Amino acid sequence: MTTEELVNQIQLKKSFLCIGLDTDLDKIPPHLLEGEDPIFEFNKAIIDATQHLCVAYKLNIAFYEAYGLKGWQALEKTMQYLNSNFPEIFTIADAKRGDIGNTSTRYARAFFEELDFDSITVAPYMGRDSIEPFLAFESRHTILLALTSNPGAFDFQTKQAEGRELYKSVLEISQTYKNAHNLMYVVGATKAEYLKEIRELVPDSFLLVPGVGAQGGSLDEVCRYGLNKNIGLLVNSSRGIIYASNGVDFASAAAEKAAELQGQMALQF
Ligand SMILES: O=C(O)c1cc(=O)[nH]c(=O)n1[C@@H]1O[C@H](COP(=O)(O)O)[C@@H](O)[C@H]1O
Repeated sequence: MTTEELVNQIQLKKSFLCIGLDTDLDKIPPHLLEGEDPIFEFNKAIIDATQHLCVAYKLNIAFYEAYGLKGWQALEKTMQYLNSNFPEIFTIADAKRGDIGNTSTRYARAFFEELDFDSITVAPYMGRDSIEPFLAFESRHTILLALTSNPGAFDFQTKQAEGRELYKSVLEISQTYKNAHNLMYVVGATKAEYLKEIRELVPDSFLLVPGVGAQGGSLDEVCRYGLNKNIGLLVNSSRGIIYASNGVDFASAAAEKAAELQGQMALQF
């Protein structure tokens, strides 16, 4: 999907909500466990109930890999369901990959070609040659971890290196990479106060902002500093939406939570 198509969807739906499908068999409604493929059935029900309220789904790959072959099959099935029924929705493989060049190319092929995701999260630590193989795929997006939502973000990301914080080097240096127009960045909602400075460095880039809901980030604060002229944000909530109930009403309860966030987002248009 092109950035322009994503921007159009955001305007059309008055939403920049991303729903995280972090599907955990210990948390989904017990009645689903009796079926053939509980992970896919859960995802399908959540997607059907919420797709009109969001512009993106983020599938955290760890939650699928944890179940081995069955998990991977449920991941594939979810992607096929999304791409055949809702091709206008942006998909994110939250895989946090990155390796030397030829290995990154294989990761890129796995997630962009084989699974047909629109984007992937990538760790920037290994530098240019680990990122450019992902950027070579046009109309696909590489979402670099810049300033993450977790407490450990302060171990390295905010430390001074060559006179500036490391996350600022990530933002500035990555903009010099080949095909940098295919870059987006992760900034945690719990770090909303940093967004003003981040916007000065990357005014036009899309930011994926996880951490609203279960991690306590505030949508209002994210909007105050993070919005740009195209909106420029994908705000993710996973547990706060998909586990709103673990009864038979789980999908409608998730839709209610998603509608709350979308309602707040609509005020920004
Ligand atoms: O890359 C991510 O998506 C990510 C980056 C980050 O800084 N913090 C963060 O929480 N995430 C992911 O975003 C999701 C947050 O989930 P909830 O806290 O349940 O809304 C999880 O899939 C995390 O792995």
